[in-house]
Amino acid sequence: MGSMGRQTRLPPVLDFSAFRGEDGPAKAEFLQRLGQACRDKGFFQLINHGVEPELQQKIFAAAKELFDLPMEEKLKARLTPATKGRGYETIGDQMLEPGSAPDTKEGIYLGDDLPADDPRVLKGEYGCGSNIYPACLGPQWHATCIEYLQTLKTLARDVMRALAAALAIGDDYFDQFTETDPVATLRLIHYPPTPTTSDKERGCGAHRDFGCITLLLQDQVGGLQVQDEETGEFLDIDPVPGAYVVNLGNLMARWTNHHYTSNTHRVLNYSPTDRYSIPFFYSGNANHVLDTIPGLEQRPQSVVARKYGPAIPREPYGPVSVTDFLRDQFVRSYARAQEYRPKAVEV
Ligand SMILES: O=C(O)CCC(=O)C(=O)O
Ligand SMILES: [Fe+2]
Repeated sequence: MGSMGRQTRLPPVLDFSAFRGEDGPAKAEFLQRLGQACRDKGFFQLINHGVEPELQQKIFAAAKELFDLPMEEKLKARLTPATKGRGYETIGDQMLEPGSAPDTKEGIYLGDDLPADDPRVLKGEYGCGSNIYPACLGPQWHATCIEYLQTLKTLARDVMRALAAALAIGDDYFDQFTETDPVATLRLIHYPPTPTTSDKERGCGAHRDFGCITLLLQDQVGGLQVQDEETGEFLDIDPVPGAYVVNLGNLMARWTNHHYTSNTHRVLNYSPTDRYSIPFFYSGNANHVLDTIPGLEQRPQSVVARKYGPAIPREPYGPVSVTDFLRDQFVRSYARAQEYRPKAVEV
C-alpha cells in the first residue's frame, strides 16, 4: 500500500457540530463517516464537541496537582478491592497487555459519589462506590473532577445518539442504557517517559477498552497508537488540540454483534517529557442486561484479530449484565500485573 493507503487508514477527525446542526447534507456526511470509522477501527477524533477549553485546562491542572504530590499522600488513596474500582494506582499496578511488562503509568479512577446505602453499592456493582483521593487536595479539586465528569456524561450521551443514528436504529436507541444513572468513570493518568531500553515496557500496554465508549483527552506530547487490524501496524494518533479521541470498547462491539468494532491501542511515551491524559469511560446502567441488537450484520474478524485471538469470544452470547461484563475484564488486567510482580495491588 502506498502513502495514500496509509492516509486513509488513519482514523478520521469528525466535526460534531455537523451532527448537532441543522444542515441536512452535512449531518448525513458526518453519519456516513462516523459509521465507517466505527466499522473500520472503532476509533475517531471529535472536534467542535462543545466542551469548553477552560474546563479541559482545569482538569489537566487537577491531574498535575495530584501526581505532583508526595507518593506517601497518593498511596493513602490507593485502589484496593475494598475501594470498588476507585482510587490511586501506582506505576506497575496494571498490565493491560499480556506478555508485556506492567504499565509504567500512574492514575486515579473517579466517578459519581454514591451513598453507602445505594442498592448498587450494596450489591458491589462494578464502578459504583465513593471517591477516594488524597485529602490534602481539598473539596475544590474534587468539585473540578465532578464538573468535568458531568459535562462528559452529556457529551457521551450525545455521541451515543450519533452512533445510533449512524446504525439507523433510531437516535434514542441507546437511551435505555444511559438515562438512569449510567456508570461513568473518569481516569486521570500520568506517563513518565517510557524506558526505551526494553521492548516489553509500555506506558500503557496494547488493549481494547472494556466498556461502551471512551472519550479521551490527551495533551500535546503524543504516544497514543491504534492498531490497524488488517496489518497489525500501530498508527500514531497525533494530538489535535482540544479534541476527544473516541474509542469503542468491547461492550459496544458485543452489543452491536461486532458490526461496530472495538480497537487495540497503546501508549509509548518515548518523548523526554511527562504525558498526561484523561480518559472518560462510559458504560451505561450497571444492571442493564446486554443482548445483541437485532438486525445488525456481524462483520468478519480481521486477520490480526484471528492471529492474536479475539478480545472477547464471539459466540455463544448469553445475556450478561454490564457490571459483570466489565468487572471481569478489569480484574484480569490487575491480576496479570500481580502475577508478574507479586507486590502489585490486589483488585
Ligand atoms: O492515555 C491514553 O492515551 C490511553 C489510555 C487508555 O487507553 C485507557 O486508559 O484505557
Ligand atoms: Fe484504553
